[in-house]
Amino acid sequence: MHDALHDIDLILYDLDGTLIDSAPDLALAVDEMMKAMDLSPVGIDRVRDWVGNGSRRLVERALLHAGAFGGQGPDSAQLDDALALFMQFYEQHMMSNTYCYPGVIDCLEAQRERGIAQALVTNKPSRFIDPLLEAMGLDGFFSHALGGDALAQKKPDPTPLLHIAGLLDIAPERVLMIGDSRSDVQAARAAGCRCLAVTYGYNHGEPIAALNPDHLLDSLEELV
Ligand SMILES: O=C(O)COP(=O)(O)O
Ligand SMILES: [Mg+2]
Repeated sequence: MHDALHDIDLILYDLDGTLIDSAPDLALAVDEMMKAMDLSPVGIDRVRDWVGNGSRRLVERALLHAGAFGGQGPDSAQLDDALALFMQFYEQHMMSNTYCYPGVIDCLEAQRERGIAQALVTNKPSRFIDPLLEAMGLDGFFSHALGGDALAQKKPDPTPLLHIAGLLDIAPERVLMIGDSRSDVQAARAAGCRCLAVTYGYNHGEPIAALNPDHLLDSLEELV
C-alpha cells in the first residue's frame, strides 16, 4: 500500500483538475458568456489557470481580464448577472468534453475495497456535482459531496474538510485531502489533515510541488 494511505480512514477528493478534466467545458461556457456580453473570448489556457476558487471567481477573473465595466471589474449585481449566464451555458455543456483522468476509477475502487471512507470537497457549485458524477461513472463512491456553495466557507478554508470529518467522526490527522491546487493544500494544512497533490491538474499556472504537499503523484493509479 502507498505510504500516503498509512493510518488514513477518510480520503477527501477535489473534483476539477483532480478527478475530472473539466477545463474544456468550463472554457466553453466562459466563452459563451463572453460572447453573450459582447466581450472577446478568453480561451482554455487562461480558464485552466483561473479554475479552483469556484464559478463566481472564475467569471470575475474573465471579466477583469477583458477590462469589462470600464476596467473596474463588475460590481456585485453585474457579477450575479454574468454568473447566471455562465451557469446556464455550463449546464448545457458540462459533459461535452469532460473526462475522468486515468487511474481515478481504479483508485476509488481500491480504497472502497480497503474500507477507507471517501467523500468529495469541491469549490464547484453544488448543482453540477450529481449530474457530473453520474455521467463520469463516479457516483456511488462518496458518502458525502460538498460544493463550494454548500457551507458559508469554501477551500482554502478548512471548514468543509472538518465538516465531513466531523460527520464521520474521524480525526483530522487520519484524513487525506487529495487535490490539484493551492486551495486544496492550504485547506488540508489549516484543517490538520494530510495532503496529497496531483501534478496533472490546474494550479493557476504554477507547479503544485512549490507548496510542499505531504505527497505528490503523477497519477492516482499509484494509490491502487
Ligand atoms: O469550480 C472550481 O473553481 C473548481 O473546483 P475544485 O475545487 O473541484 O477544483
Ligand atoms: Mg481542483
